[in-house]
Amino acid sequence: GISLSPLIDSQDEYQKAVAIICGSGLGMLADALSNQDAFKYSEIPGFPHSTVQGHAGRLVFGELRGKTCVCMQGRFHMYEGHSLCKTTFPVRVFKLLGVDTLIVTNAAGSLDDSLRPGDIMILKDHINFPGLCGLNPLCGPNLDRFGPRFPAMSGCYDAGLRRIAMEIGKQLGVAEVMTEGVYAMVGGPNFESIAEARLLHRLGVDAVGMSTAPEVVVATHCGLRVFGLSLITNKVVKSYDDPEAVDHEAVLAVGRRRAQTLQSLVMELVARFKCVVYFAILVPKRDFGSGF
Ligand SMILES: O=P(O)(O)O[C@@H]1C[C@H](O)[C@@H](CO)O1
Ligand SMILES: Nc1nc2[nH]cnc2c(=O)[nH]1
Repeated sequence: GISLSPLIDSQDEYQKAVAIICGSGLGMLADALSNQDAFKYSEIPGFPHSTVQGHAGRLVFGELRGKTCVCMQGRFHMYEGHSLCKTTFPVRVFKLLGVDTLIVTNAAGSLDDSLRPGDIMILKDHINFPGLCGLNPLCGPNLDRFGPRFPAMSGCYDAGLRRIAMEIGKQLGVAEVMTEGVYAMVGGPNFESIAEARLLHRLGVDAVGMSTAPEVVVATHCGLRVFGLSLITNKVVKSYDDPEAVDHEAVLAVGRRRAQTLQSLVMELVARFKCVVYFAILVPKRDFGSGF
């Protein structure tokens, strides 16, 4: 098999690749990749395991519109019991593989009444609630090889990619279900109480979920360009008179309903990336060398 170490030692000689992290029920984004080669997380030394329904637990390599792409079919969440270092470990692996752009996706509940299930929210910014309280994957000794001790987070969601995504939305005829907004990460795994929902709403949160922000923090720290989107899967209940209650199956069902649109959006976005192509990334064949 091919060892990954040549990629790590001389990544500048290789094509810059794109990484995609699929949110709950959004693993079908990997289906868009051609020339696929997939690895179960359980086969990859050092990788955590996926335990959540709707997260297949596979790392899929392939091509998307001629660009080299690696896709996480399933992410890791803090509430699964993983440390934040573990949940964000793949982001640093991507950096070492020569990835320069990270696309993060998630399923989220809306706090703003104008955002309905099935809508797509482009992340303009986030509130990292665990991070504000010191639960941050960058805590501990700084690894200078990846980035600075005190990274800026203003502008962590690339403005150019956000603009292009909205343009693509218009071309695909889905602009009316697309908007920009602020995502908040809470720890989970329970969904919000009504008082919590009201608090988040008053704080200016548009959509809430249980992931993404730590990945974006680590990606920004190591200089990756980031694009994020939330698929709005449910309304967060904000009234004591509302009998509705969200459940994970309903979250996954909205993902299935929007699969085609999300695939088209991500494919068109990647098609517009400016990548200098030297060589295709070497897809490792079940031998991860000693670097991992
Ligand atoms: O991985 P994401 O953030 O898309 O998953 C969301 C948050 C919970 O893991 C799950 C709740 O249904 O969906
Ligand atoms: N915290 C949270 N995460 C979600 N993921 C999908 N929907 C929701 C929600 O309503 N709240």
